Amino acid sequence: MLNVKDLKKNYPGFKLDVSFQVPEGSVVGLIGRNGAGKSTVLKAIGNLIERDAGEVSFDGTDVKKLSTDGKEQFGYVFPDSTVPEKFTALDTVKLLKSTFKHFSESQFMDLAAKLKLPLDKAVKDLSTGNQAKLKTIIALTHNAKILVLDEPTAGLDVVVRQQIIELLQDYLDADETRSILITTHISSDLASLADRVMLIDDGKLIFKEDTDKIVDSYALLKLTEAQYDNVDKQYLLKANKTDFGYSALTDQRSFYAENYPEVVIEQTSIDDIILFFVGGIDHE
Ligand SMILES: Nc1ncnc2c1ncn2[C@@H]1O[C@H](COP(=O)(O)OP(=O)(O)OP(=O)(O)O)[C@@H](O)[C@H]1O
Repeated sequence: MLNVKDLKKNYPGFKLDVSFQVPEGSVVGLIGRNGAGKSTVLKAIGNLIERDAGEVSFDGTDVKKLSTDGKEQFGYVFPDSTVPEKFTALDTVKLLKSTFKHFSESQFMDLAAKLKLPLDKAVKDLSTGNQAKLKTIIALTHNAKILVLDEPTAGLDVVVRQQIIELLQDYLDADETRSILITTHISSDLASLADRVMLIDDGKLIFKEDTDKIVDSYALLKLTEAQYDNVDKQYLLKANKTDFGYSALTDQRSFYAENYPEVVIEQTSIDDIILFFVGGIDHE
C-alpha cells in the first residue's frame, strides 16, 4: 500500500498538504484544476522533488529509503520523457535491461508491436501518441507493483487514449495486488479505471469518494429557494446559490427522490463534481 501522510511542499504562493492512501489492488484518480497540486504530489512520491514535511511510504518503507528492488516496484509516467531524447525504443530496451532486474524484453517487444511503436526512431522524432506509448510501455515492463501516472493520456487522440487505457487495464488484470495512482483531466479515463477519486484544490484534498458510489448514489438537486428552505439538508454535501435558487450535491439520491418527488434531480458525473466544488476560473 502507498501511504501519503501529511505530505507538505511549499512554493511561493502555494502550499501542498495532503494525506491519502492507495491500497493494494486499487486505482485512485487524483483530479483537480490546473495548478491545484497534482504533479507536485506525484513528484514527491517519485522523489523528483524534496518534500518539506510528511511521509511517503510503500508497504511500510519510506520511498526515500527504498532498496534498488524496492524502487523497481514503482512504474512512472511523467510528462517529461524519462529517456534521453536521442534514444530510440531499441536503445531504451538496452537502458531498461541494465536498470531493472525484472525488465521483460519480450513483453516490451510484444507491446511495442501491438501498439505499432516505431523501434528505430529517436524519442524526439516520435509523435505525441508514440511518445506516450513508449512511456507507458517503460512503466509496464518491469513488473512494478504500483504505477504512478501523471496525465498519461494528455494530448492523445481517442484511439491512442483507448490503447493506453487498455494497457493499464491489462496490467491490473494480470495481478490483483497491483495498484495505480493516476492524474488526468479526462474524467472518462477515471470512469473506466478508477475505484476512487480524490479532488485536490489549492494544495488540499477537498473531496474523496468511490467512483461506484458517485455513479450509484450521487445527484445534483435543483431547488427553488422555497424548496431549499424546506428540504432536509442532512444528506446535502454542499449547496451553491444559482439564478433559480440552489444547486445542491447529495450522496443520497434515493432519499431525495423518495421524499421530495417535486425536486428536479440530475445524475452527476466526475466533471460535475469538480465544477461544483471548484468551478470558476483557473488558479493560473
Ligand atoms: N518548481 C516550482 N517552483 C515554484 N512553483 C512551482 C514549482 N512547481 C510547481 N509550482 C507551483 O505549484 C503549484 C502546483 O503545481 P502542480 O504542477 O503540482 O499543479 P497541477 O495540479 O499538476 O497542474 P496541471 O494540471 O496544470 O499540471 C502551482 O501553483 C505551480 O505554479
